[in-house]
Amino acid sequence: MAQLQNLLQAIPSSQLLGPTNPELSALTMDSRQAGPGVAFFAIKGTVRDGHDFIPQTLEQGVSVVFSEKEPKNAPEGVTFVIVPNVAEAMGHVAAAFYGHPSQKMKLVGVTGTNGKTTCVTLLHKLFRELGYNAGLLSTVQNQINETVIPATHTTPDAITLQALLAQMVKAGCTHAFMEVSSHALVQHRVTGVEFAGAVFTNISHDHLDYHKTFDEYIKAKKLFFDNLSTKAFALVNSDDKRGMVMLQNTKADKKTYALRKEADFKARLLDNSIQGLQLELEGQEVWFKLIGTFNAYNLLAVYGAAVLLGEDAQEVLTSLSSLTSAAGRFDYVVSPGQITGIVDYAHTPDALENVLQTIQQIRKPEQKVITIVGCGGNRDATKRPIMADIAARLSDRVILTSDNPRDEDPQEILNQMQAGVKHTDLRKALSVVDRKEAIKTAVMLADADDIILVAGKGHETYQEVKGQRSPFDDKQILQETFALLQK
Ligand SMILES: CC(=O)N[C@H]1[C@@H](OP(=O)(O)OP(=O)(O)OC[C@H]2O[C@@H](n3ccc(=O)[nH]c3=O)[C@H](O)[C@@H]2O)O[C@H](CO)[C@@H](O)[C@@H]1O[C@H](C)C(=O)N[C@@H](C)C(=O)N[C@H](CCC(=O)O)C(=O)O
Ligand SMILES: Nc1ncnc2c1ncn2[C@@H]1O[C@H](COP(=O)(O)OP(=O)(O)OP(=O)(O)O)[C@@H](O)[C@H]1O
Ligand SMILES: N[C@H](CCC[C@H](N)C(=O)O)C(=O)O
Ligand SMILES: [Mg+2]
Repeated sequence: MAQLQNLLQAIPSSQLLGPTNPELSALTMDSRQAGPGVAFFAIKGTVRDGHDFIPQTLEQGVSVVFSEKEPKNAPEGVTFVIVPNVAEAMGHVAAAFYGHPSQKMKLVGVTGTNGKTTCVTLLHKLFRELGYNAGLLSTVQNQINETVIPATHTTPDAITLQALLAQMVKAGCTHAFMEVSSHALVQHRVTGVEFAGAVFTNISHDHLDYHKTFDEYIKAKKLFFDNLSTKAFALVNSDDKRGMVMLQNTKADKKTYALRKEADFKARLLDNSIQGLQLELEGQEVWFKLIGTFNAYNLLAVYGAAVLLGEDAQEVLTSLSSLTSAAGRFDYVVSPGQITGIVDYAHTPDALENVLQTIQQIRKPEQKVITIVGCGGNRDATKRPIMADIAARLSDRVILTSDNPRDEDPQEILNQMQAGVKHTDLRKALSVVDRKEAIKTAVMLADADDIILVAGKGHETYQEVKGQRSPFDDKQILQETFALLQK
């Protein structure tokens, strides 16, 4: 329960109509949840506008409406709070409603095109190993210590987020680690959240369907650093072209990590094989179980963040060296005939290129690489031809297939991908719309010792077609198909 006036203190400007201080028991941005004792936030979406649902909330007896427009005829007994930006106001109000949980623990946010899930998952595992109660908010799942709470978004909306953080505080968490997506930054999902630290991994082509231009996408990421407090740290990958841009206007303590450039946290790559990575870090040679150069960056980011949070460097290195990656990130299965199947969430050109480069580095010359890849529907279409080209260029065979087609025609997505395959690579490429058949085809084409990469869906356990999600698990299908080889 909270009184409206106590919640409004954090909002810079607002105009109030109706009762001045009603008692509130809940907040919502969904008209269907609105009723007595509830405040409804009318959010402008990309498809629908929450303002259109205000009449419905009034009929349901809502107590408070946050709106960007003055109502034409507001019923008596309902408070209207008029603000310039409802999403922004919702961030502040949600933080106050849940008692500012982020101020009661050390919360680190990770942003960047790739590596967010890997970094926050490693940070969470690390701090659990170090003996702390810790929370996690990630694409794969949310966690309070070892209790799993399913995730619907990479970064939840402000109300869900603050409620989860409050639950973490209640469970005694001293630390929490969360992914901060660019959508979340633009939509004010993290407004009102106080971060102890922020990490920038990298930026490359993705989500241009939403942000329209690369500049807008960079600006969205930079917002995160611009809003940090002087008490926080801002840790960026200075090998990335945009790393230093993120630090331009921040008040936080500026820190860098890098493999190539000089940096506050610097490592040298000594070995990169199917067994893992060997890095020289702090003058020591350390082995890690994660595979691929990109994971050297993730490990370095995690190491830097842990040290900046005040942990002992030696203890951090010892614990980190025993950790394994997040589900669906370079996950693998080996068939009876020694075919290696790798399941990876690479769903951007950059991630796909990284994973395939890594496979190229660690494979033996006689091993063929067969890649299965698709691109999601209702998402950035410009990445489709680029990803098909990368897959064909860096594999011996490629099977283009469906990812989550969502509302689009799967064949049309495949045609757009196919158009990116270079003339010289055409003989390597097949299109098979049905993802299960595509995986089977790859297994049929593989000889002993070959490597099959199934890219794009990683940990996902469903396939979404026209609003319907059916069970689908790349790793499980790979295992089942491998099992057929024995019969
Ligand atoms: C493109 C995008 O960001 N969409 C998000 C956006 O949806 P939208 O703008 O279309 O919202 P809408 O459905 O039109 O509704 C507008 C408002 O009306 C309300 N409404 C709607 C219907 C109704 O009957 N009553 C009602 O009150 C809705 O609750 C909402 O507040 O606002 C919604 C509420 O916050 C989000 O759930 C929705 O995420 C959709 C599901 C989504 O898929 N988002 C993805 C792209 C996303 O956010 N991804 C990032 C990670 C990306 C990455 O880095 O890989 C993430 O953080 O998860
Ligand atoms: N530091 C990195 N640089 C480039 N590629 C990476 C990096 N870390 C992971 N990847 C690749 O990107 C894929 C996605 O990694 P991860 O899930 O950690 O990223 P994410 O930023 O959380 O992605 P999403 O935006 O989908 O939540 C991995 O499967 C791997 O192929
Ligand atoms: N968080 C990303 C994940 C994409 C994963 C891919 N499998 C797809 O469905 O396009 C998104 O929603 O855009
Ligand atoms: Mg993620």
